[in-house]
Amino acid sequence: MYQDIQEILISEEEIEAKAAELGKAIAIDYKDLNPLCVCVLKGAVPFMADLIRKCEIPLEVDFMAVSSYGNSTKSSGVVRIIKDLEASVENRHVLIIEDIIDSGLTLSYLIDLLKGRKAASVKVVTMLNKPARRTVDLKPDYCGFDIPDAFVVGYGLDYAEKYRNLPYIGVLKEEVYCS
Ligand SMILES: O=P(O)(O)OC[C@H]1O[C@H](OP(=O)(O)OP(=O)(O)O)[C@H](O)[C@@H]1O
Ligand code: HPA
Ligand SMILES: [Mg+2]
Repeated sequence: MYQDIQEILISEEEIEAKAAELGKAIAIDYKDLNPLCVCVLKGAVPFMADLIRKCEIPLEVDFMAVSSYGNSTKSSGVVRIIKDLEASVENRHVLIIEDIIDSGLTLSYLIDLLKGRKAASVKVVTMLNKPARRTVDLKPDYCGFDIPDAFVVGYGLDYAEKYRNLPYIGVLKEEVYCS
């Protein structure tokens, strides 16, 4: 697993500090709003777990599973819902938790869906943002790191379901997916 990583982009320590910083900022903005935090499975699981423990206000958590990458490093362009929310979002302040915004297709689909279900507000927190690959106009409300145009893995991010358990975020060697 480790030998497939070309370079570590963001260390475990940097991730930990950033999750704490974002959690504290969200706690200030969402004080008294009892936000519904929507974790986008599977990639956002480690980030959600770190973030909510640094966000010391009443909040609720729910999960949605969507997929558009499959076993590829490029989006299929089609966002599939694999698991829907259990909670109703009507009149709730929804905070979508993502690991990465790349093309932006997943999030623009989710934001439209949740607004259509009459959420009071819909905002986004992402650990990573890859603006160079954007195909839709979308900016996160809270963002950990802007990253260059490279396929990254670790801290929840996968290639063909592997590498999600790396504690850091690293660039995957091209030879791993170009062979
Ligand atoms: O901005 P986009 O180009 O839409 O890419 C971002 C999305 O892609 C990844 O999910 P993926 O579909 O790979 O599912 P996974 O979280 O289960 O890996 C990632 O976790 C984001 O949800
Ligand atoms: O760079 C990435 N790595 C892993 N999964 C992803 N999904 C969108 N972009 C990426
Ligand atoms: Mg994936």
